Amino acid sequence: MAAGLRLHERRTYSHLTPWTSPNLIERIASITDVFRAQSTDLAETTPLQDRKPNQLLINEYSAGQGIAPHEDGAAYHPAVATISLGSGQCLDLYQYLSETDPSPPLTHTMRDDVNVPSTNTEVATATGAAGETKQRNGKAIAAVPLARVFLEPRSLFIMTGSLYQSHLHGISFSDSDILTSSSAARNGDTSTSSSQQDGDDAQPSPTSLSAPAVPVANLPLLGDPEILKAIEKEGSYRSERGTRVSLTFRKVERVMKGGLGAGGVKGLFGLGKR
Ligand SMILES: O=C(O)CCC(=O)C(=O)O
Ligand SMILES: [Fe+2]
Repeated sequence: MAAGLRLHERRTYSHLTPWTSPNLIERIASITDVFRAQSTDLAETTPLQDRKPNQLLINEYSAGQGIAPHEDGAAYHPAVATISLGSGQCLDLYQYLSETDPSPPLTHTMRDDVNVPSTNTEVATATGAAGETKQRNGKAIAAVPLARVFLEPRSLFIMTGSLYQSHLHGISFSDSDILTSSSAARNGDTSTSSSQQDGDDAQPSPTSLSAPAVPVANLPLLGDPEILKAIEKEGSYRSERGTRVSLTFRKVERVMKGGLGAGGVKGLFGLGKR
């Protein structure tokens, strides 16, 4: 487990059915199914039963805490459903910069006008301007997120397709998130986040304070009219962070039975890369 994960509370539960509403799991499985049915890059027809989540990961973030860019890994079915509670947080989506093994372009965006660079060269240029890149598994990660999604309290977010399989996601280590629309970002708002924390434990996201603003891709889906009003009027909205709890439902595809838990307890263990 990477050091950064010590920053917030993480708990993983398996064998969900005894205590989680089966109805909730059915609903998440069927929403994921609808999403996947529209996806061209995940056309396989797996029976709904086989797509049901069997693991729940609970993360608790205090204000200022985040999670470094990462992939959830091949051990899971490539669809993940996240319910957000408490405070909102922006999830940043990153692309690899490798010439030989680039991230394929996203096949779907939440809005037609979201600023998704169409080639790695464009991302590389933006990266040069921001002045830093990070590496993962020997592959450089774009310093500027490809897109960002505001995870509003009480929202459900589903990530699948190439976004799951070949991109990274992370949450910046900030006290607040600046939300902008794509038009406001084009008009030169240059802040993406505020008060990045650089303490011993901090794993700052690869964005720097001088990075170009990344518009929020899911603005039309947000339920809080104040946010949209503020962005329309001021060009941006600062969402202060408090404690956020995320419930991440996943399906572990590869399981190891027994042996790893305390006292050799039998169970499911995620093998996701960190
Ligand atoms: O808290 C979230 O929304 C994301 C968490 C995450 O990406 C993870 O735990 O792998
Ligand atoms: Fe993740």
